[in-house]
Amino acid sequence: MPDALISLSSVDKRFASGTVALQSASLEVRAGEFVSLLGPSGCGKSTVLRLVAGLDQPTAGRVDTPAWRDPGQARTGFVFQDATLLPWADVFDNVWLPLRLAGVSRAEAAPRIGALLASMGLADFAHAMPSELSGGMKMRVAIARARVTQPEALLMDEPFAALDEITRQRLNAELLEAWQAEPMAVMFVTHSVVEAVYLSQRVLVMGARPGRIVDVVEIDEPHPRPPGFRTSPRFAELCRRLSDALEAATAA
Ligand SMILES: Nc1ncnc2c1ncn2[C@@H]1O[C@H](COP(=O)(O)OP(=O)(O)OP(=O)(O)O)[C@@H](O)[C@H]1O
Repeated sequence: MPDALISLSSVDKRFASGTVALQSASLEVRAGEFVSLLGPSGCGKSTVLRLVAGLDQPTAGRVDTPAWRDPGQARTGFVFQDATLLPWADVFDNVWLPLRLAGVSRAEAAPRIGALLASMGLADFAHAMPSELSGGMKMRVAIARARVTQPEALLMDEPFAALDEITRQRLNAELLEAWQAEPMAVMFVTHSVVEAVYLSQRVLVMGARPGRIVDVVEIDEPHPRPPGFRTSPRFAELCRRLSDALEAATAA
């Protein structure tokens, strides 16, 4: 892939405990592409994201990502399953944090934060404290914080797994709107076949022991995806195809 933004080539990751989390894992993600990582528990999905984010080193192989190429720049945003907001800071200050760490003053950051909060339905909550927010609202704030630096790559590790189904579907749709408004590559870890099909352009299916990419399923439906997409026969067919790939990966 000549225009890959993110690439892992024959990457091994062995922890000090002796656990081999990844063996010969290779993948590429283009600029602006939406890719999900799907696989059984413990197959190394979070390890892949940590390597891409530059939070961990491979034992062997090559990792080439914005975080490795340009460690000083906030070119990568990260969202975890837990929103991990600062409990003593309001929504505005939580979203400001990455810019503040980059030396951007509150006044300089205000237009960007205001626009981001407005686009994510958070305009009236700028001065709310995290304890006053629902789980879905906290996750919106976490996503706004990850987007505030206009990252080239947004890494998301099961961000919606703890939310109720309706909130999860709403946040799926909002995430696609955000991705279309400000193009960035998204790597999205999920256990949900339905979520992976709804969101992605490609799904990388991982197998465990040792962790590696064993299949790639193209979700060749254009974005924006219409409201009826989730209930369409095409959606059901893609879910079936991805479920089969996941089953084969789990059995491998
Ligand atoms: N810091 C660490 N030290 C030792 N072993 C680790 C460490 N981090 C992860 N592992 C092990 O590496 C393997 C892959 O873990 P990882 O969290 O990447 O998998 P995962 O696919 O994200 O799992 P899940 O879907 O359950 O979140 C697992 O066996 C895990 O126990």
